[in-house]
Amino acid sequence: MPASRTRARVARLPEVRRHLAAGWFAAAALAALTVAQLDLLARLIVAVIDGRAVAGLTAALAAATVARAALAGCREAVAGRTAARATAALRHRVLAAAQSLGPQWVAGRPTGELVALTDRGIDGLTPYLRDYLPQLALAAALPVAVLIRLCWADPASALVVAATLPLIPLFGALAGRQARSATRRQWRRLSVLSGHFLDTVLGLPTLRAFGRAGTHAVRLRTVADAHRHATMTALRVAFLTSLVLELVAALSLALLAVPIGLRLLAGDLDLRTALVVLLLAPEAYLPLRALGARFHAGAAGLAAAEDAFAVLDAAAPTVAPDRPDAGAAVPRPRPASTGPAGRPDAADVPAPRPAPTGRAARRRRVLVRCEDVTVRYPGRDEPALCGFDLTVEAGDRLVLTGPSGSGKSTVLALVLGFVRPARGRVLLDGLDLDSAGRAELAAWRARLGWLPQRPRLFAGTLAANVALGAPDVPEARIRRAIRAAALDEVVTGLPAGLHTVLGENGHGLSAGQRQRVALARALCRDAPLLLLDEPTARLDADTEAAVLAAATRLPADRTLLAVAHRPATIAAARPVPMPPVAELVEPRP
Ligand SMILES: Nc1ncnc2c1ncn2[C@@H]1O[C@H](COP(=O)(O)OP(=O)(O)OP(=O)(O)O)[C@@H](O)[C@H]1O
Repeated sequence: MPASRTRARVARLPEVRRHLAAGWFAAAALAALTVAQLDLLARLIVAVIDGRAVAGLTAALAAATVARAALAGCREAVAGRTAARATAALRHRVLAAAQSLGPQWVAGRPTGELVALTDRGIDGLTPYLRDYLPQLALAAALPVAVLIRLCWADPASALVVAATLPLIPLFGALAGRQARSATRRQWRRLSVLSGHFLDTVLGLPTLRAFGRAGTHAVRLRTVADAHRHATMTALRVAFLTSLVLELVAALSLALLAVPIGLRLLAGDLDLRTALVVLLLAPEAYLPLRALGARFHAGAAGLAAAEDAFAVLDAAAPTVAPDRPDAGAAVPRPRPASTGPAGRPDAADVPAPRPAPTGRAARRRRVLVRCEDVTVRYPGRDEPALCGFDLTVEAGDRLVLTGPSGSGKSTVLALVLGFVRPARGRVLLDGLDLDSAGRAELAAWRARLGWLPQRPRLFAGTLAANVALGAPDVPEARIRRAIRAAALDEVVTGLPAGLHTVLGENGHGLSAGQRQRVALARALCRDAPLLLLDEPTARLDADTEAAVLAAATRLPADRTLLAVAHRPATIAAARPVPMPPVAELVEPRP
């Protein structure tokens, strides 16, 4: 994305746009006050030298100084608040976009990159919004105000300023190109370093067990060195740019001051005009020089903003399905006859259809239908699923079986709306996944309970982990889910029972216990459709039997779609064999 487009998109952020006009107005007022203040100062000096009364001029100068300082202070405070709001909102939007793109997309990105982006990356936008943008307005307004005043006081000096002033943005733009690529490189290196660091910390037990911690530390040092090198290059470019801009400004001022002195000595210029020119001219160069310095402070934030917008763009197709999906799987073009063209608003989200009654109830409701579905993951030649058909009716107890890699988890990802079919059709209680908008998918997911293959627990109490962010879930329901997940004995043995605080990712529990906490979480949702990916994979035979017994006691209106390899689990439901991996080759047209 070109830098100008990134800047335009940052300026269009609602939190920034709202204050942009006020910022320009404040800059214009500040420019007028600066000119008035220095003009008054020149007049005051001349009046003191001439021995005239200065009370009125002193009061006016004091008033202009106070007004300028107050306005500058307010402008800074507003810019700071705008920057804080805009970065918080952008971070929120990026996280929401990542959430809507789903775990497949997040898992497909380098570890730590999203963390670096939403943490330090977006924070880097603060100097751009708080310092650079207000300075840009001042750099446009103040030189114009100074030039107007100089034209009136001494046209010859105004001409020198007008001729030398453009040199600063010109040199700034030339150096800016270098600076941009240097800061972009620095940001890339930081992302890679964050990813490597997180990966190393998470994998430390494995690395130590294999005696490879030292090798990994060397790799980490190499990546850190690359980041240090990129940072030093960016700083060098910033320093040189400032030096060049300072030199240009100093030479321009010398070009202006020397003739002023000579004309003053020759008696061609009065003292007041000379003072006005000498006091005002530096003010024309100053904001442009400061702009150059602040450009560097904000450039890193702009590089991160580019990545943030890329995430938002990738999420856009899940909202507007008529655009190609940059996320998990490639959607097929929607035929003209299917689905609404537009994205439904939250208000348009269809309420869950009422359960059919009487004869209709006997024809069981189809919750999920996959028709000739093919799924492809980006960067993979072979499809993960090919020509797959499945019908799940309300009350069904199905278990997907098949060899590793045959696409069982992909079927669950389809039902969750995390991936979209490249070919074929997926109907989720009548909702065509291909044309489903974000709000419709959220409404559908609210009816699902999901146990992923590698569940994630959070730091907090066991009860909070089971209820997962819903503080109003009654404790009785949590206890019921814990019993159904065969976890009640474990809970009794914990120091504070249900309210025992767990560490990050369930630290303090065994792998099988974590699995059961996640199963209890899925069961606690009271969702009509349960998706369980290998619910008994890490359990001993007795615990597996207890979990399966609980599954068979599920109310008849709850539907179960599970994935399993273990014979006992497969035997507890109706098996749906997946096509063998060797058959996952699309027929040639
Ligand atoms: N995010 C992804 N990106 C690329 N390829 C993927 C991704 N997820 C799965 N695959 C590939 O898709 C195919 C099906 O994977 P899937 O996880 O659905 O299989 P599975 O039957 O659930 O396997 P297992 O029983 O081992 O869990 C595999 O070849 C896998 O390598």
